Amino acid sequence: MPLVTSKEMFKKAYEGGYAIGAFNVNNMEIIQGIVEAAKEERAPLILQVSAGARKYAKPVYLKKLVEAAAEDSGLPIVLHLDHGEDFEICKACIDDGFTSVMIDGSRLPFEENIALTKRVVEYAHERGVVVEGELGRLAGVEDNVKVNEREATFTDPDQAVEFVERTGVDSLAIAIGTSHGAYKFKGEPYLDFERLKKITEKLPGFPLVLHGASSVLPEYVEMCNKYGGDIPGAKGVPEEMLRKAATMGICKINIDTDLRLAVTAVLRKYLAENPAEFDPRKYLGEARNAVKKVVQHKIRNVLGCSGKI
Ligand SMILES: O=C(CO)COP(=O)(O)O
Ligand SMILES: O=C[C@H](O)COP(=O)(O)O
Ligand SMILES: [Zn+2]
Ligand SMILES: [Zn+2]
Repeated sequence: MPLVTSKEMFKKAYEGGYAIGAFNVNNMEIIQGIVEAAKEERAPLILQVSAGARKYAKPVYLKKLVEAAAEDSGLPIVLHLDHGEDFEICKACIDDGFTSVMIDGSRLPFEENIALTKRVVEYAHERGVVVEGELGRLAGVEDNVKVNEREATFTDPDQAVEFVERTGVDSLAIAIGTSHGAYKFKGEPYLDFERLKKITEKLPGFPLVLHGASSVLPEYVEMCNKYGGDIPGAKGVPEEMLRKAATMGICKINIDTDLRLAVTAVLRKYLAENPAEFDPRKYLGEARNAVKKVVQHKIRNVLGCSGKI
């Protein structure tokens, strides 16, 4: 099956109250693990590539691997650029055959974010590619974060409406308390669902995106630490919060850290328990299985997109 855009996926997800998983990919084993899970679950899928991933693997390798995944699995797969920081990288990916790009102008003043996003939307839409924008800044929320700090970084619902109208974006990443990486909360996890509700009410039917949505699964944190790792105090977004968000207009949930942790944990364990082994297919095969297990769990128990193709 050729690569698809997320347009239909998001429409169905919005109506069905579930979310599509957007998983970051960097190499063959990660791609295969994700795709095997999605195939068994009959789930629509977004594979996303960051600038760092393009640098690590070279753009052409990732592109061909994702194409191979679509061909081999027969699944509807979106190839998406994650956190494109300027027009040039978005253009390069569009010209390369990506079906979706993110232009992340969230660091810029509002008007500049609008101008940059609009420019990418114009270029993308002329070529049948969809665009995700971002408004609001992702940051860790600590227990004692002050309300005015929250106001300064979280997405403002009225601005979100203006942003969507003036840029013509197809989806919007919002900030409601998640953050990237393995240390998301110092105290109790908190997401601003009231804000999400307001945004959804003001933009009915419009697909929203949640970045920084790994749960930092304790099973893998513990495995890492048991076999020589050092990641104390890692904490993610509780899965029930993600399930709730998926029923409130969040159509795309971004997951990278959970896959990184699973890969690292099983590699540490395998190498510790098999000191004589030096065939990369053995330990990378373990890593691939771990990715598959995590993604299957997410699709079935968190995102709700199992059987949705
Ligand atoms: O948002 C992400 C990629 O854009 C990934 O977030 P995590 O670090 O929570 O996996
Ligand atoms: O949001 C960021 C993703 O987790 C990708 O991270 P990266 O830039 O290290 O590839
Ligand atoms: Zn951002
Ligand atoms: Zn992100």
